[in-house]
Amino acid sequence: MSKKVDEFVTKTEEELEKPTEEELEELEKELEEETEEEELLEEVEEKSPPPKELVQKRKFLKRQKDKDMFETVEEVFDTSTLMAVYELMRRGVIGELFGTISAGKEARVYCAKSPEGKDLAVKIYLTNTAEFRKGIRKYILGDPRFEQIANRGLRRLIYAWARKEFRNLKRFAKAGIRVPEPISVYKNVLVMEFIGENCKRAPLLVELAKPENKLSTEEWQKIFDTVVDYMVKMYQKAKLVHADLNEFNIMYWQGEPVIIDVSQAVPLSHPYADEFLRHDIQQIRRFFSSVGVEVPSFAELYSKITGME
Ligand SMILES: Nc1ncnc2c1ncn2[C@@H]1O[C@H](COP(=O)(O)OP(=O)(O)OP(=O)(O)O)[C@@H](O)[C@H]1O
Repeated sequence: MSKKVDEFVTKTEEELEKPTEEELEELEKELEEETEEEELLEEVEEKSPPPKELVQKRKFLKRQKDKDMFETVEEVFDTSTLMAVYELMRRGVIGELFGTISAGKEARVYCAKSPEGKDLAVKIYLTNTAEFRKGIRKYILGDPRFEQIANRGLRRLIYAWARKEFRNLKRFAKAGIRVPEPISVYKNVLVMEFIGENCKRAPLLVELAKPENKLSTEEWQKIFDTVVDYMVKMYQKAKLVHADLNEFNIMYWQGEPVIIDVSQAVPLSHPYADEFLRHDIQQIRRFFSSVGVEVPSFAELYSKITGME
C-alpha cells in the first residue's frame, strides 16, 4: 500500500461521518440511473472502427498488457481518487484498503475489507489521461469523434466506464453467470466481491494451466462446459458479448470458473458484436484445446451460443 493511502485511511477512520438511511436510499437509487456520460459512451461505441482492425489491435494490446502485468507500477492516487475512496468509506462500503492485487494499464485492483471484515476487491480506473486513452483505444480506436468528446470531459467518461462495468456485472449475475458480485461504484472506484481469500486472489485459468497444478482432462472438460454455458447465458439471457474472453479474464474459485473484466462487454445490438463473439469463441477454443479438451468445431459452438442453426 502506498504511503499516501495509508495516511489517508488512518485519517478518515477517525473522521467518518456516516450517511443517514435516507441518504443511503438516495445513493442506491443513483446507482440505478444511467448518467448522461453513460449514454454518450454508448453512442460513441456505436461508431467504433472496422472490426478487423479493431480485433487485430486488441490482440496486440492484449500481448502488451500481459507483458506489463508483471512489471511493477508506481502507485499514484490523485486527490479526487482519494476523495472517492473516502466517500465509499463514509458510506460504509469500504472499511480498510490494503495492497495491490494487480496493476494494469487502465486500472489497479486492490484488496480491501468491508467494515464487517469481509474481503473486497476495489478496482480503481486510472484517471491519468494518457493511460486511459491508451486503454480505451483498444475499444474505440483513435476515432476522431471520440477524441473530441474525450477532450471535453475525459474524467466523466472514465466514471461512466466504471459504471458500465458495474452494470455489466449485474447483468451477467442476473443471467446466472458467475462473476464477482458488484457492490458499489462511485466515480472511478468499483467495489466488488473478492474472488479468493484473505487477500490472496484465486488463480486465473492461464495460471491453472501451469504443469504444477496438474488438472486432469476431465476437470478441464468440466470447466470448459461451464464456460460454454456462461457464453450461452451471456448471449441469450444477458444479451451481451464479453468481447475480451480468454484465459486471462477467467478466474477459478471453489471449483467454478468466474468471469472478470467485463467493462468492454457490448450489447448484441453493437455493430461489431458478432465479430467480437467470433473472436471470443476462437480464444476459448484455442485455450481449451491447448489443455487437452476436445473442443467442438467453431460452427457448432457458434450455433449453440447464439441459438441459431
Ligand atoms: N473480484 C476480484 N477478486 C480478486 N481478484 C481480482 C478481481 N477482479 C480482478 N482481480 C485481479 O485483478 C486483475 C486485473 O483485473 P481486471 O482484468 O478486471 O482489470 P484490467 O483493467 O483489465 O487489468 P489488466 O490490465 O491487468 O488486465 C485480474 O487479472 C485478477 O488477477
